[in-house]
Order: sequence, then C-alpha cells, then structure tokens
Amino acid sequence: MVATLYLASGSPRRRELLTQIGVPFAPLALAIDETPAPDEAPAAYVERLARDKASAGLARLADAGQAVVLGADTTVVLDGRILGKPGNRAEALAMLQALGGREHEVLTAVALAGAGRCMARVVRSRVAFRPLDAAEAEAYWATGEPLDKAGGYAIQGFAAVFVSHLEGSYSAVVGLPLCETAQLLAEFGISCWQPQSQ
Ligand SMILES: Cc1cn([C@H]2C[C@H](O)[C@@H](COP(=O)(O)OP(=O)(O)OP(=O)(O)O)O2)c(=O)[nH]c1=O
Repeated sequence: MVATLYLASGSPRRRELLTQIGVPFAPLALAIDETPAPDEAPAAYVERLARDKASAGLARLADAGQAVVLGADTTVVLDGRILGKPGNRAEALAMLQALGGREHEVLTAVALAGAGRCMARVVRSRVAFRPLDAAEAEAYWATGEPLDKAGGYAIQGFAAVFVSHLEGSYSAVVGLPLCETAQLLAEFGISCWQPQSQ
C-alpha cells in the first residue's frame, strides 16, 4: 500500500514545488522554533530543522503508520553567518545591502519521516547578486516580498533582477530541491509524475 504524504510546511512555495512534480499530498500546519543553537553550523542547522518538522508532523498524525511526512528548511549563508527571515524593514535592508555585489550560499534541507525512519538531504547552492544601492533595497522592501523569505529575498519573484549567477539547484533556493526530493520520495515508495486524479 502506498503511504499518504503529508507536507509539514506553511510555505506556499513548497506546496507549488511539490505540485509541480506531480506528487499529491495533504498539508500539515506546524509551529517549530527556528532559533539556531549556539555555534551551530548552517548545514547542521537546516538539516536539524527539516528533520524536526518531519518528525513533529509525524508525531501529530493519528494514522502515522501509513504516513510519510516531508519537512524542509532553507537558509541564506553569508560569510558563514546564517541570515534567516528579516523581522522588520531595517533588518531586511541590512541583509539586502550585505548581499549586494557578493556571492552567498543558500542551504536547503529536505527530510522525510515515516515507517520508523527519517532520511534527509542537504543541498548547497551559490547565488551571486549584482551590486545594489540603498534606493533599490528600499524599493524592493516596498514590494512586500522580503518579509517571509530567508535572506530577505525571493529569487522566484522581483529579486530575480538582482541575481547575476546561480550555481546549484534553483528549486532548492526557492524552498525545495526537487531532484533530491524525488529521490527521497522514491525511497519511501512514493513516485512523482502521478496523474492528478490519484
Ligand atoms: C532564498 C529564498 C527563500 N525563499 C523562502 C523559502 C522558504 O519559504 C523561506 C525560508 O523559510 P523556512 O523556514 O525554510 O520555511 P517557511 O517558514 O516559509 O515554511 P515552513 O517552515 O512552514 O516549511 O524563504 C524563497 O521563497 N525564495 C528565495 O529565493
């Protein structure tokens, strides 16, 4: 019997990305503390959060024996420093100014929990921004896009005009590495490209 997949995420991007590869799922709302531990390395941090989201989601389900839960986490890393979601305008402007004219990393982890195990993958991408001035950062803030995005920007949105180079996984930067996600799903017997009626 094929397990039911649950997506433990409030991110509309993750819902869209999973739908893009033809994987049906049920949404699962979760609240997880996303504070990094002291001196936690960025890759360890995103993997821990993705695993926590998947495991906490599974623990919430009555039919956990038949379920697989997907959790994911994305963070931006500049000079080894984790840039989470900006809490306000000043933080967003500072992040954008710091990212301008530089290359940074985007780390996304995806984890699947079910059938007594939890498997995770971490995907690392490099993104370069062209230089941007204070007025552009301010104008970008005014679009409303930065607030709920790691690093204060959305590559899939208006911030695309800042991105001069990308090396790695575009879907991972948006929030879910689709190649690695499909491989993990296959480990749990869940295929992609499923007909919509299923
Ligand atoms: C860098 C970048 C991040 N993001 C988003 C992806 C994630 O939604 C968000 C990072 O925060 P996350 O904590 O990874 O995810 P979330 O809080 O939105 O959703 P949940 O924890 O419930 O799964 O930033 C973009 O949409 N585009 C980008 O270019």
